[in-house]
Amino acid sequence: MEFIKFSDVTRTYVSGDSEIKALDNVSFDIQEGKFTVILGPSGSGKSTTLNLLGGMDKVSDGTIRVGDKVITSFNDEELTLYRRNDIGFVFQFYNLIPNLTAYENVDISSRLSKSPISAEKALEAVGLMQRKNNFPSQLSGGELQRVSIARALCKNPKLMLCDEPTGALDSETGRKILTLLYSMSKEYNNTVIVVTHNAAIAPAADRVIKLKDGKLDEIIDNKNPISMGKVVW
Ligand SMILES: Nc1ncnc2c1ncn2[C@@H]1O[C@H](COP(=O)(O)OP(=O)(O)OP(=O)(O)O)[C@@H](O)[C@H]1O
Repeated sequence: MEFIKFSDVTRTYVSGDSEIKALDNVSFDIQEGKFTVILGPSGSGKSTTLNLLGGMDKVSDGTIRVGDKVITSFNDEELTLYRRNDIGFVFQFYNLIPNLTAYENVDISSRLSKSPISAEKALEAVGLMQRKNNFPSQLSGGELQRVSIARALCKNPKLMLCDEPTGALDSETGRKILTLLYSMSKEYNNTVIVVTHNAAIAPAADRVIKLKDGKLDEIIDNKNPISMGKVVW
């Protein structure tokens, strides 16, 4: 069975007299443990899709099921618990707390969640145990993103949502981060969703969901995705 079912989802924003359909009747599904890319140009509805999946925004119409949870029927309190326990978030600009060490940034997240893995284990998984006592200002962009992936991973989430995770990185570091996220989806059976406008990543994903002007444009399944290390951009 599919892990995510996004059914006939519309999200309309009202600003002044005008209405913007950020998503217009979009449906797709995603299997468990798959690495999926949501691809599209600026304004196509990618972040809106991710925000809805992460319980940070609510649909105007349609339903979203994640695992056995129909999150579109959740109240605010249920959504808070869902965000806290079920989802690992990775953002373009890391959002680490500057006066906490790498270890403390991860540990604080693991303390908030219901069935965490230890901060040590998560930092080990991203290859950063030797930098655990460094503060964010002492780490490179790639290392900061590794810490933020460890912070997401320590929650032991079934779903990892990544918004332009390589957007602030050079291509070599970006490839390493994508390789890490891809291998995590296989090792931990996490479903990983990466939002990007970078089409070069698409051949390395298991599934690509293309959006255009708020509508579903195309779904591509790669039977044999290329290795993330081979992505060129
Ligand atoms: N809170 C909001 N209020 C009003 N309009 C919004 C809001 N959020 C998004 N939109 C509009 O909805 C459309 C889709 O936005 P969205 O951020 O999902 O696109 P995107 O594909 O992620 O773009 P980008 O790659 O530039 O981040 C855009 O026209 C945007 O201006």
